[in-house]
Amino acid sequence: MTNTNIRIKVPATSANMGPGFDSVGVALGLYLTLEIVGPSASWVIDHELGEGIPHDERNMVIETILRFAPDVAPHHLVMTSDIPTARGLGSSSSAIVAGIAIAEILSGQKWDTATKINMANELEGHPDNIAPAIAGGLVVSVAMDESHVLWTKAILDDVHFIAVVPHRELLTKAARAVLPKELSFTDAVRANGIGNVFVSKLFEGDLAAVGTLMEMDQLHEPFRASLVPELAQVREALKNVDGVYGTYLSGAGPTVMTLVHADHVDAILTNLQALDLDASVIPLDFASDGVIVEGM
Ligand SMILES: Nc1ncnc2c1ncn2[C@@H]1O[C@H](COP(=O)(O)OP(=O)(O)OP(=O)(O)O)[C@@H](O)[C@H]1O
Ligand SMILES: N[C@@H](CCO)C(=O)O
Repeated sequence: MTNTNIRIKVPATSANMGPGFDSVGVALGLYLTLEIVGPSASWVIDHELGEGIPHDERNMVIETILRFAPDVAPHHLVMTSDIPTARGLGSSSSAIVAGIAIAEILSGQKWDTATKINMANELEGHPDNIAPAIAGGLVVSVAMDESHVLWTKAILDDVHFIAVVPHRELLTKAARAVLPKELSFTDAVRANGIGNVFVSKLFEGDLAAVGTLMEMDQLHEPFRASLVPELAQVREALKNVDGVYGTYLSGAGPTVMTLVHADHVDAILTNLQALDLDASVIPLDFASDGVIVEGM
């Protein structure tokens, strides 16, 4: 069997960051890796990610390849991932972004970052995971229409993230089903103000203010709180702990994410482990780079 030695690495992403619902996301140092082994009689993807994830053309990675490069010949792929699925760490976006990267390689086309974000948004529907998975860093974005995303990237210095990842899945579809269809005008104005100042403070680097506003979301956390009791438990445990900026529901949950100062990671980890939740506690680096292709 041939092996092209081409590897695609896509970072995990944490979306929303509190009040940035469907708009703010950050790339983190945890990766989905795809290896292109070589041509094959039919599309096949080896992985040990669980029975629910197909090994053939029904796999999201291959579906994405065929959506954007329908004429490429079938290939054999190998997939490994440190990103847990359906936990609010952007696993589905990582699969889509890997598929676009492979489509680009196998079809010989060249797409710039903005084009790839537009393409991925067509499949994902909201850009807050796919934009940082492609561009890296922290990305603020909005879909102008299905295939046109406006976005801005920023780098955060001296920060770390700590994820409390419950040992259960929560599909985005289920977590979106509990959101209201409408919001009062007064509530929308308030949410808009909080979101605007949150983003401006992110870009200013005022992380104390970012942390405060991070815990004032009005758009999704109040409605999802009952699905993820760990959010309130982590907030309570980390109240007044040195080096903690703020805690939010990562993506659609159930992961609860805390933004911390890089110098205080160990002490905060100890606090979270003492909670003894049915969850993994994982420190994560801010990833300045998005999807990477190695071996070309
Ligand atoms: N590596 C993968 N290959 C193929 N399909 C995947 C892969 N990773 C995730 N998926 C699909 O995506 C689904 C999870 O997507 P979902 O949007 O519910 O959660 P998430 O992307 O992990 O979290 P969030 O969007 O809240 O950050 C899985 O159930 C599976 O169908
Ligand atoms: N912004 C999305 C992220 C998950 O795909 C949500 O919270 O539903």
